[in-house]
Amino acid sequence: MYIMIVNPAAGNGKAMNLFRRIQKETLYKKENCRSFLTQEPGHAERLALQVTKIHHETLKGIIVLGGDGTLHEVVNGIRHYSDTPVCFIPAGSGNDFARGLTLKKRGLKLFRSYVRNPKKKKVLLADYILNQRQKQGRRTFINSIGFGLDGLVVDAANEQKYRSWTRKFHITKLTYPFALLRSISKVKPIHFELFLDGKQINIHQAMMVTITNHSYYGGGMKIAPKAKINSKGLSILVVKPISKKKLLAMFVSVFFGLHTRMKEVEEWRASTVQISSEQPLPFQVDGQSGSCFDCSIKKAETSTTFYSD
Ligand SMILES: Nc1ncnc2c1ncn2[C@@H]1O[C@H](COP(=O)(O)OP(=O)(O)OP(=O)(O)O)[C@@H](O)[C@H]1O
Repeated sequence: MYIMIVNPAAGNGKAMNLFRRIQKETLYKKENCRSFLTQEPGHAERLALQVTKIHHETLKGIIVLGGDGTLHEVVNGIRHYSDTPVCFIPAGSGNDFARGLTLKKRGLKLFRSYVRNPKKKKVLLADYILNQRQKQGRRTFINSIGFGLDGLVVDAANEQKYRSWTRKFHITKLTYPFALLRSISKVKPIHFELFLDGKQINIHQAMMVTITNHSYYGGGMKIAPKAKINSKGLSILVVKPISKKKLLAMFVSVFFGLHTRMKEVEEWRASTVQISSEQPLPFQVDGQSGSCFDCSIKKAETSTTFYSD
């Protein structure tokens, strides 16, 4: 049996349209697929936890039909059943994880390929704990966690008014680059202490610090060109204080992965990262924004199983 978790809001209705087509497939009926539609943020996580608890033994996989936000929730919902395979059908606006996982097919073709010819890939994601002193729990991210400008951009991109505007003009693919343009005027360097694998890094100010599991970010930007999803380490990208003009130029070159040639950009590799600050740090994790004082990040020790095509 497959359980399908569908976010009807993902990709401005793209996920829902695809779900209607998948439901008509003979394979869908033959494989005894059962579906659940999410009703609000956080629902995919609760659903994933419930269905794995109940059907853990007989479940061939959880099919996630939505964007990276929905996948983030599902992966966190099944944390304690990490051998449950996840079959991700990207139908969001960014779809960076599908790029990172190097999925070639999309939509119905991907559904058919998962069910007819299941191939599995084990991936080490990363865990993070925000604000350790407040004892917030450990969570997992699929794409990236970033501090500074990164957090401001996602915050701007998620504003309801702005989302409706990008939908109206059919430019949802440009959500992140436009939000970046809006945020650049407000950005100031953040001040922090940074430890990689326990060793303090001698950089205390930056425009942004981003930690990623794979190369892609913000709807296809190649933020960490050398990062590979099957690697045992994390990529850490630090953009040191830089003029707004240069920052803009940097984000044009990000699409080609050429920004790492700039002297203000440093790329590191490590398995653990600790960042802290005396000021609130704006952050984003897999496209959700917030603010924190410290964060501890660690490459996961147990892998998550994904279907691949
Ligand atoms: N019924 C719903 N109505 C509104 N929002 C929902 C609903 N169900 C889930 N959500 C929320 O929608 C948010 C966005 O979903 P998701 O990230 O999957 O799509 P997206 O934003 O279009 O894609 P991407 O993250 O790839 O850009 C998620 O954080 C999720 O919590």
